[in-house]
Amino acid sequence: EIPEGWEKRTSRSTGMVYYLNSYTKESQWELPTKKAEPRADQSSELQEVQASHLLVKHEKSRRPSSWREENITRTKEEARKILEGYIEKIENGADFAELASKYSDCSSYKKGGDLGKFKRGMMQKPFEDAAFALKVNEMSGIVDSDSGLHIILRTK
Ligand SMILES: N=C(N)NCCC[C@H](NC(=O)[C@@H]1CCC/C1=C/[C@H](COP(=O)(O)O)NC=O)C(N)=O
Repeated sequence: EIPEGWEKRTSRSTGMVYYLNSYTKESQWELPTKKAEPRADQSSELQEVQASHLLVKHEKSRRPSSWREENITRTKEEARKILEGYIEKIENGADFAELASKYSDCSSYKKGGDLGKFKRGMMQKPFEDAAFALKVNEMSGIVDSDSGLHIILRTK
């Protein structure tokens, strides 16, 4: 029995089952042990957040090009592996802004990934939902938008 708020998914590339937190859009391999909670922040009272992101684009990105690479051809699964590597580095103490400034496929790399303050309705929905579900200084899991795969750090 899957706890409330989680969706059981099958990875298109590996066929492995994983679980998606329907609030934060984070995914995990292991069966969740407790129900997913919407965060208090997710209520309407949180009007605006500030966040940084590290974007890794792939061949199916809406604009498969960036300052780093004219023509991005990596697959979505390769992009996922790359991001998992950055998550590991950050969990081991690497600086989010420094990695974003080196590796993010978004023009916000110039500002360590900072996107400034934004309200609901400005960013693509999956990105917005994940950002508004984070606490300040909390980092998301891998978030999938039409731009590519992201990790998000909420800063305000
Ligand atoms: N307000 C700020 N700072 N800029 C406007 C953002 C517009 C917004 N952008 C996004 O949703 C993507 C995903 C999250 C960040 C973001 C950045 C994209 C990613 O790169 P691209 O797919 O465009 O090549 N680059 C810029 O827009 C949108 N509604 O399309």
